[in-house]
Amino acid sequence: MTIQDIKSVGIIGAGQMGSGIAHVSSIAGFDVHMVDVNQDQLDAALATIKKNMQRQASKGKISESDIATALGRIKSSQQLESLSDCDVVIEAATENEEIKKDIFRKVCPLMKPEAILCSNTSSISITRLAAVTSRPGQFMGMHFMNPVPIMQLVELIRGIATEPDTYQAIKDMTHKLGKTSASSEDFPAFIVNRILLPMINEAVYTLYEGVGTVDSIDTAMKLGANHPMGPLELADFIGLDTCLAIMSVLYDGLADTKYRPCPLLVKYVEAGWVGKKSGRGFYDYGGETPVPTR
Ligand SMILES: CC(=O)CC(=O)SCCNC(=O)CCNC(=O)[C@H](O)C(C)(C)COP(=O)(O)OP(=O)(O)OC[C@H]1O[C@@H](n2cnc3c(N)ncnc32)[C@H](O)[C@@H]1OP(=O)(O)O
Ligand SMILES: NC(=O)C1=CN([C@@H]2O[C@H](COP(=O)(O)OP(=O)(O)OC[C@H]3O[C@@H](n4cnc5c(N)ncnc54)[C@H](OP(=O)(O)O)[C@@H]3O)[C@@H](O)[C@H]2O)C=CC1
Repeated sequence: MTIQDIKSVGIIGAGQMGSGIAHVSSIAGFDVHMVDVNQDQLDAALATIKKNMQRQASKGKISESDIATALGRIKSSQQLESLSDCDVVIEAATENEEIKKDIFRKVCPLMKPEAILCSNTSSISITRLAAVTSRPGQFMGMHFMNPVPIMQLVELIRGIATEPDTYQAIKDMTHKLGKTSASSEDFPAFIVNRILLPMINEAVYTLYEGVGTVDSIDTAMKLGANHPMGPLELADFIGLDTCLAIMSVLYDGLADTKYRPCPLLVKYVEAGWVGKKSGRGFYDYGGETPVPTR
């Protein structure tokens, strides 16, 4: 498979990342087949994609006719069978190893033999995920950043068995999407999250130990370190469930106490307060503007 052969892209999981990947893939001219277990999530994803495309149109980055053409390329379904003609399938379901492995076991027999399978996992071993597929040579990590339409980077991760042609095709596809790639070896949480998530976890410890409030921690890092979002705002944006899953992969995979997930992060996830997508995390998103909860 080369970039010339890639016409149709399948996406599994229509959450914030799946919808963003569908957005940029359709704008770049690929046919998109989006699958989720939840029909409401598929409907919400299409609405989000439309809203974000209109946002780009209002800035003059794309035209109204580009939107109509791109939206016309996106099909959605609850059936993995709809991915049978895709040249590349990108899995962007919940950050849970068993959910991902179950998806791969089910989708592999349905895919064309030559098709490439990628995971957008934030942290989980690509080699371990590849081992449950029927195509470890045609499997790799394609890690987009959130929000996908505006973040420039895609981390590319080869598993131990990933073939050079697979890596080259996905690198070329990344560039066709208008993104820049950076290559990471297959270690827990790769590059971006190996560095970013311990900082976010430390911000939660800073809150937990009473060093600062939500507002003072975020203001300190925005104005003191020039971060576009404070670490707690960013944690809510990523999803506290995803943050905890990544910290747990780092903690288990590197066996170092410096990666211990903060108990307050665990408590928020256990409460179902997983951030912006659930309406509450370190901020409450019920009103006009987010309100700090501590
Ligand atoms: C967890 C993982 O595995 C890996 C990860 O992804 S880690 C998370 C990585 N992401 C980050 O760190 C994001 C940090 N935050 C930021 O960079 C900024 O806050 C932000 C770009 C998200 C928003 O910036 P902002 O200045 O507060 O908002 P705003 O002015 O509304 O938006 C900036 C631009 O992005 C666009 N934009 C924002 N969100 C968008 C979206 N979802 N879709 C499309 N465009 C979007 C806006 O239209 C605007 O465009 P222009 O520059 O053309 O005006
Ligand atoms: N959030 C972020 O900033 C980033 C996340 N990622 C990674 O992207 C992936 C998705 O994250 P994100 O979009 O934030 O998560 P979301 O929670 O927003 O979306 C995940 C979606 O996957 C669906 N899903 C769960 N199980 C299945 C299944 N078996 N088949 C199909 N769909 C399924 C969920 O449905 P339901 O809600 O019904 O369970 C949900 O709609 C994760 O691996 C994450 O680590 C990568 C980069 C950045």
